[in-house]
Amino acid sequence: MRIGFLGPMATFTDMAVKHLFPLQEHVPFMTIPECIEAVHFEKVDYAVVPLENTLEGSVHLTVDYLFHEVELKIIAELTVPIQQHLMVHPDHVENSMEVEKILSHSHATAQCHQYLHRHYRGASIEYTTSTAAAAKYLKEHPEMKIAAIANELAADTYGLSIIQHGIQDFDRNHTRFVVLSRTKKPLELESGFSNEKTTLMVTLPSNHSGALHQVLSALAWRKINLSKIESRPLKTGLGDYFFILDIEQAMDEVLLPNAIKEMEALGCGVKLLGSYPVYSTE
Ligand SMILES: O=C(O)C(=O)C[C@]1(C(=O)O)C=C[C@@H](O)C=C1
Repeated sequence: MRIGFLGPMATFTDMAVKHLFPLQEHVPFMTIPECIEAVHFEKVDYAVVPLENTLEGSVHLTVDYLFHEVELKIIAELTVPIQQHLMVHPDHVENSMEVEKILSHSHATAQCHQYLHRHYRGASIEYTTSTAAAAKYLKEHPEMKIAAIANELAADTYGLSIIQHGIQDFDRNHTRFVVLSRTKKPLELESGFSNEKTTLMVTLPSNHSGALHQVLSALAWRKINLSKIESRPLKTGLGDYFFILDIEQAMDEVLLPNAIKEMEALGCGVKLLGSYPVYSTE
């Protein structure tokens, strides 16, 4: 079995893949859309991509691609604790305060905003496709006065020196990764899961006042719990949105199907993104 992931080697996504699929073949892709399309076009069986971070919220590229571009299912979630470190090429450890540029993924950079503001105000920030891509760039450019924000595995893999550990603004930092598949069969690991979730993407009928309230009511009176609701642009015009609903239970025989039928009867479009187990590395 082939598993695509946001590469190169030693991204946080790589760590997630190693945890979920220790024995399978791992295939790195440089961007999230490339990972997602690899499953869609059957180049890989599954893909693992980041979906949400405690400090930065949703990974919009993942959410939007799943809504607008492909018909894939989430078959598992893995929550991973995230520790960001500042690292330089070993030749630059002595003069690390002279760093002119800091490279990393936009989500990782945002997670360390306060640290960068306090200690590296003069340095410019450059975004890379992943944290490990930044680390790899440092290894390939020893002559440049640059630093990267990435994890410990990336420092080891690319021979870099960590000059400051744990620079994220808040300690309780986690990212949710999801496994995407063309079929809806949940991924069952021997380790067992902590709980289950169902994710829906809902569009509201136009000119229907109180439609969102009624969607929430369809869940509320059935005592179905939400762990998240978020809107994203439909990209059809200002004020047009779809909603992502994370529900704290697996698809059942009666309650959830009936809640979905009720939403559809209101004129809503409902896309079931998946009903899946939630795993954790902790
Ligand atoms: O760049 C990486 O290492 C990734 O796996 C991507 C990603 C993300 O998109 O949020 C994953 C976890 C961290 O929150 C930072 C970056």
